Amino acid sequence: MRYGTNDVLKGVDFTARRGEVLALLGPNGAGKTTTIEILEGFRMRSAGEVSVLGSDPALGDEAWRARLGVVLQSWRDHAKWEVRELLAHFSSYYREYREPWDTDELIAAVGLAEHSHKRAGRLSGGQRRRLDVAIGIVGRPDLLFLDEPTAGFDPEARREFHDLVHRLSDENTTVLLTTHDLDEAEKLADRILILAGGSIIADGSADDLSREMSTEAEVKWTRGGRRFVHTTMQSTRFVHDLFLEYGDEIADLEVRLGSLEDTYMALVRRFEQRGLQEAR
Ligand SMILES: Nc1ncnc2c1ncn2[C@@H]1O[C@H](COP(=O)(O)OP(=O)(O)OP(=O)(O)O)[C@@H](O)[C@H]1O
Repeated sequence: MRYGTNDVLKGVDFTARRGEVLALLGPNGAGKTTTIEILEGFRMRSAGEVSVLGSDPALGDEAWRARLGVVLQSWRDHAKWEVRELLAHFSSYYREYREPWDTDELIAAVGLAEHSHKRAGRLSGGQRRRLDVAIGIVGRPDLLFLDEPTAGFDPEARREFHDLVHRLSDENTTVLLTTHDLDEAEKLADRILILAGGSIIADGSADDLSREMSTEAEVKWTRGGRRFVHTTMQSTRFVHDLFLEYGDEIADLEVRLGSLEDTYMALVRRFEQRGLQEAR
């Protein structure tokens, strides 16, 4: 994808499977929003091939669009509408194409039951975000795009939102989300895509990527009432040797692979170092 003379996307190649939750991660300016806007049909690409739900997004018609759900970074419009009225109105758009959510069920699912008669402009930031999510899923989309979905959510709202995404994915909705919250990506995503310098530099589950980057694992255990912690690149061998030596004396064993944040930082740093070497 080129803006003027600037190639911002040049190696973006991936396929999402039905019902999969994908997290698109990457530094500021990496091209995440541009990628998502091309997939949504909001931005025309300058080159390359794209197919979303069997159609080229540049040619998608109303019936195709009704199968997508979109939650943009921040919406502030419709301030004068009441929550329930607004969602009932949006749901009426979809009826021609598919069976939308029941409005009250949707309001309950996003945790807005107590605010259903409030005007959108009177909601707090987090409540407004819940409404954005409700608007995005009202038509029971086959494919849902979520751009920084939980920005402004309190921990409880975040947890409820995560449950909702799992529920949607169980019902076979495919979800593509962007987030800078790596803990959220690790909890939600079946697959992580990392975009840097306009290309996908990593594609796999959080565990796959962690193994690929061989980040250190942390092994914790107790023996004779004492707590031990050891970091190692070879956790399986370490645990094997530990049991050979101490057997049943080992209790409370925990092995924690490197977090997605560790892996992400290692991958992005490796990518930046290669860029520097090539520039020399
Ligand atoms: N309309 C535009 N015209 C020209 N350049 C643009 C335009 N929109 C984005 N860009 C450039 O394209 C690159 C990718 O931007 P994009 O918004 O897709 O990144 P992003 O990964 O979503 O970033 P962030 O994490 O900061 O939201 C950036 O270098 C940006 O400056």
